[in-house]
Amino acid sequence: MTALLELKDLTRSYGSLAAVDGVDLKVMPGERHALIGPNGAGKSTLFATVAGTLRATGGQVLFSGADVTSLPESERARRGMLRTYQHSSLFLGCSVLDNVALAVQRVHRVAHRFDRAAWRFRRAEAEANRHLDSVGLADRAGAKAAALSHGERRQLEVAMVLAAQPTLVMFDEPTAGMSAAETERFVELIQRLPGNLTLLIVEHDLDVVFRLADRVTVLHLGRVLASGPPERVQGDPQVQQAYLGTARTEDLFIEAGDR
Ligand SMILES: Nc1ncnc2c1ncn2[C@@H]1O[C@H](COP(=O)(O)OP(=O)(O)OP(=O)(O)O)[C@@H](O)[C@H]1O
Repeated sequence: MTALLELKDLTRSYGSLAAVDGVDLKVMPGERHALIGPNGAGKSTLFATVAGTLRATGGQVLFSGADVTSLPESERARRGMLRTYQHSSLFLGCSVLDNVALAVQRVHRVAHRFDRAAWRFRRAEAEANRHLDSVGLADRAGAKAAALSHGERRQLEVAMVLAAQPTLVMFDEPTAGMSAAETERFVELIQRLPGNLTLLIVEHDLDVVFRLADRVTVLHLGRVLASGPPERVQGDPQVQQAYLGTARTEDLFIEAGDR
């Protein structure tokens, strides 16, 4: 099977520092792939380079077999590579429904350019309601986005990403700043997403990682230290060594291991 996302010798340097240093990685269709590593390992830089927010300084990003390395983020998104942001990108003054309907219309403007506006709007609303339902926000459709809690805003962002009809969704620390209850709701939401959707998740909460991911890649000093099923990665002595002395050692080897 062809990988949906393949990174070949991907590098992103800042001057003499290679924040991402020759990364090879394959993400297969439908995979839930988590990217972890100690602080400064290069996770955010790798994520942004894959999404097209940052340009690679070497190597390649292949999506569905096509080289997208030199394409801007907007063109990668048009091809089905969608990312979320740590900072909210909502229209806070608009209703929850309108936020999603606008995201739906962005796709339809291209696909159905010649439809009548009123018909297009009704169709966008119907689709938006379906996406809100799938992220558990159907009963908040009429509320202003500004009135949503932090966790609900992240749910709304997922609905907006789904509206763009992605094949790959890249989550940037999705549960950062969430309460335990919000995190739980969010994990359940991700687990309910269609199985054919491929996910790449950068996440600090290792409990979330080990619940969601079927493959985990550990970065250290810009390089891939280990990559494989969660239980194998957890037991890797090199990974243990890399985390040693960081605040997250316990998370990785006690909490996650106890489940
Ligand atoms: N704009 C920049 N200019 C120079 N160096 C940078 C820049 N952004 C990141 N770096 C450096 O690149 C390395 C990787 O940083 P990055 O933020 O990608 O790591 P990370 O794994 O996401 O860390 P964290 O878990 O703390 O968010 C670090 O040494 C960092 O200091």
